[in-house]
Amino acid sequence: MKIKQYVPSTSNLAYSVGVTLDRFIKMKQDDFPFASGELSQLLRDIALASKIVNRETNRAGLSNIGGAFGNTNIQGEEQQKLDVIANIRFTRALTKGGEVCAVVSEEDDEVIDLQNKSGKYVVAIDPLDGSSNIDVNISIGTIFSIYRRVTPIGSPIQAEDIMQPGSQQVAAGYVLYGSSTMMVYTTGNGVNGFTYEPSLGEFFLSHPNMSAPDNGKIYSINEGTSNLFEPGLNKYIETCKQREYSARYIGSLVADFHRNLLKGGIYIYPATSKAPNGKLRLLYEANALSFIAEQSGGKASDGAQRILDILPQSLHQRTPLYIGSKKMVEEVEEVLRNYREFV
Ligand SMILES: O=P(O)(O)OC[C@H]1O[C@](O)(COP(=O)(O)O)[C@@H](O)[C@@H]1O
Ligand SMILES: [Mg+2]
Ligand SMILES: [Mg+2]
Repeated sequence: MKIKQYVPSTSNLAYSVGVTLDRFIKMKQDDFPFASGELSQLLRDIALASKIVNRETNRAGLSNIGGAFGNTNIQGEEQQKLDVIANIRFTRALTKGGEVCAVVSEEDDEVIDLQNKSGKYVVAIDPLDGSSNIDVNISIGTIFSIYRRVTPIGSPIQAEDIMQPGSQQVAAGYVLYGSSTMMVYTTGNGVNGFTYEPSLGEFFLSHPNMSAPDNGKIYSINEGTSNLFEPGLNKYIETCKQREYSARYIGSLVADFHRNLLKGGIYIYPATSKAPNGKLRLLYEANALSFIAEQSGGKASDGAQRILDILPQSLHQRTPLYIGSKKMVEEVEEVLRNYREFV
């Protein structure tokens, strides 16, 4: 019997499909010989739920799951049917593996205790971000943060397990249901992006070691309420216009953030005189993206302080958000500081 050693083919008739998300997670876990594999499983659970939500999203126009659900959530916002569906899908996925003890969701008024005695992780999630864009077929997303609980495993969940500053996240990520579907995540050791291959049903590593440009020429803000902005912010926007930067605003935080992460830019959802804490939620929107921003070399601030240093006071707490390329966030912080000093 003749035996031939395997040599990987370089033929362009059959390109290698690359590294799957599952394999990548496993490779990263192997860097930590004492890792239990629970965080890896949790990330896989989230990826699986996102594939289901992706399927629902793709056929939303056909399956009568578009439009309003007929309810408002704790923030007084009208829930869309897909908000509710995505919330069920993700929460269900998080109960399955037994790694998660509690979930904070945009769509639930209270913390959900999953009754998993051995669960050591807490997840905060925006199951569907940008949901007002569903019915008009524009990119939407999912945002998640993962924390390790601080009280002993098996004991009742306490406020300190939930109200942790973003700097305590052990992992965070987002899924973008866009022209292609992507999952981007960090475990505190850089940021990697995976693109979904629908015919194979797998995410493949497509954006290894993502790095945010230090500076950029895109500013993303809903300027419709600029008469309610503080003077310093209007001054900064004026500067962007004088420099002929591009204004880009999708109205889905995940999509706006993702574009700026790749191309360089700043996303701003500011405080206004009517909404002094802005609109976006600290626990399940700002923290995850701020962790990713910092891990990719960018910056995230509420206009004066680092988002990840904010100690949450309530579950659905809002925060102003200035996030993206480091130099742009630093510049707007300085302009705001200078103007605030004179008020
Ligand atoms: O319409 P506005 O006020 O510009 O707000 C847009 C922002 O609101 C959000 O849609 C809020 O997210 P949800 O859809 O999860 O409530 C962000 O995605 C987006 O950046
Ligand atoms: Mg959102
Ligand atoms: Mg949402």
